[in-house]
Amino acid sequence: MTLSLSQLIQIAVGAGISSHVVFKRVEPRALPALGMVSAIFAAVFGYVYRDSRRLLHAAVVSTATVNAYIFGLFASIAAYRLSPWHPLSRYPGPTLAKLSKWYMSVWIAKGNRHLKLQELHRTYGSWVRIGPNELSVDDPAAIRPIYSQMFRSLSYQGAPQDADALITTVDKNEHALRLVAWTRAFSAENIKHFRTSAQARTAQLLEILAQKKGAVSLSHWISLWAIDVMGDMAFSGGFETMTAGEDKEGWMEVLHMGALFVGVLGQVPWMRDILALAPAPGPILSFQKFAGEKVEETKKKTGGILKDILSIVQNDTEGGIELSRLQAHADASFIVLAGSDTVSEAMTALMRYLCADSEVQKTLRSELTVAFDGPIEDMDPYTLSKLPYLDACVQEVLRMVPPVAAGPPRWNKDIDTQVLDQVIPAGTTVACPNYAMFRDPRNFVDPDRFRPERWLEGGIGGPHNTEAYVPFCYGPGVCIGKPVAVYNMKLLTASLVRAFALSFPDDFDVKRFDDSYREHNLWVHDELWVNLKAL
Ligand code: HEM
Repeated sequence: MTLSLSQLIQIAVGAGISSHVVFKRVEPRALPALGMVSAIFAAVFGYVYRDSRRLLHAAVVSTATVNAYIFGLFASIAAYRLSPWHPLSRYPGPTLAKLSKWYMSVWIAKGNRHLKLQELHRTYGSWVRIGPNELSVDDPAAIRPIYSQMFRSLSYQGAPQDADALITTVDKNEHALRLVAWTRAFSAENIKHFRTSAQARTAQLLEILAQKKGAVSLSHWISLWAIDVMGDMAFSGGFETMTAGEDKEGWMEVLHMGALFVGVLGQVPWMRDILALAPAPGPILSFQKFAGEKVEETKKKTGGILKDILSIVQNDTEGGIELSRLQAHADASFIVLAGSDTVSEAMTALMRYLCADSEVQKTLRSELTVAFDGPIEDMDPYTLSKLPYLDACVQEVLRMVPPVAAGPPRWNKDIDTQVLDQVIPAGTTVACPNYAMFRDPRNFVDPDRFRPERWLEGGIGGPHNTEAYVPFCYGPGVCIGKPVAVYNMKLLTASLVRAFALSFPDDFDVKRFDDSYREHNLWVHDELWVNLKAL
């Protein structure tokens, strides 16, 4: 008996619906899906051709059957995702977000995810379904239970890469083993050693800026400073971008492309398989290769083991694991990512607020003048760490412009997770959106204004919920570079404010600058132009 076209199509739709069982709780991976479709095509083609001996006819019938299969599969997936049987059905959210992760990818690509999340929480409440299997939670009380119990989601592996870096390791046990060496790298003694490179680089930046006439792009120079500082800490002197006056090797550009890639593709992991087949599989891989070359080049120059983060992580295997060469290269690229753009973005934003508010700048300068009377390069770290107004400025800028704005996504793989009065079903990705929580008037009074005083004793009156404030994350995966980041920010801020009066040039449009901010996992914006008057 030969099946008719309509019978074949009915069977294909049925098969599509049945194979949805496989794709029920996971985004389909591209290669297995492609393999299945090709197999169906080949089987139908063979079957039809055997009877008809007509190539074109066999091709048309097989194509129609494959389309019917895909239609059945997608219709079934869509119906399930919107149905009351889906484990996340009780959570509200936009219909398109429930249907596909592409919904969020579009906002990430546009650079407005932080604002979209803010809007979604205002509309739907604290628990919002932002993907088929994904929740955003802006309840401060949920942060600790979520981040202590769940670990990184598969989105960290969104782009093709040679090996996992610490931050893209989604296996909690492997991460814990790798962290042993990283924790040693950030011991109090090593942090003291890292400070010397930040101090030397800050002195270099001040010297360069003192020679500039007219307005300078402070964002540009801060970004170069941050790369050079991280180069010293990570590879014992991998970069000289300040001397060159530019990031000649294009680290920042590759880094930003990489972050955008992971941001968008991490939402739809099956795209990664397709990209991996491309001749140029994307910026993360280039970035890792780039970092690898830098590591080998620096090793040759310096003769190997030095007291830098990478050497310690690579060579200290006591209690941890020995890294492969590719893993070390991945970690190298990650150190630059973790440590340079975050600090430079926070610093640029802080300078923007200091330029805009001469009173804040004056108060900060007075505090520094009382604390230090010696040369700028001699500010001792202990005194620097104890200055309340400087600390308040740093905390406030990390609230206003958190470098990790969306909140790091976490996943509970195959176990349900109790969070407050909710049980998050296994296989769910959850994130607490930093930007939305830090700018929520229920957490911080007058949330859209830069008011460092809110962090001082007595505050400014009104909500000040520090439980909602986690710019460095929480739990396994928390930022271990926090002491370095905070010290570097305080050192540069104090140095710039003691050396210069900062103001906007007359033709600088602050609103335009603010409006230019886009968030693609990292912040992107126009340059910050500033007049520096030597004091
Ligand atoms: C203001 C600056 C910084 C902010 C706001 C920040 C924030 C964060 C956040 C939110 C995470 C968690 C990321 C995730 O799970 O997706 C993280 C991880 C990490 N950060 Fe930072 N960071 C900053 C600077 C630095 C610096 C300067 C370093 C290195 C010197 C550093 C090293 C790390 C490392 C190694 C991790 C991964 C920890 C792990 O996987 O266990 N960070 N950071």
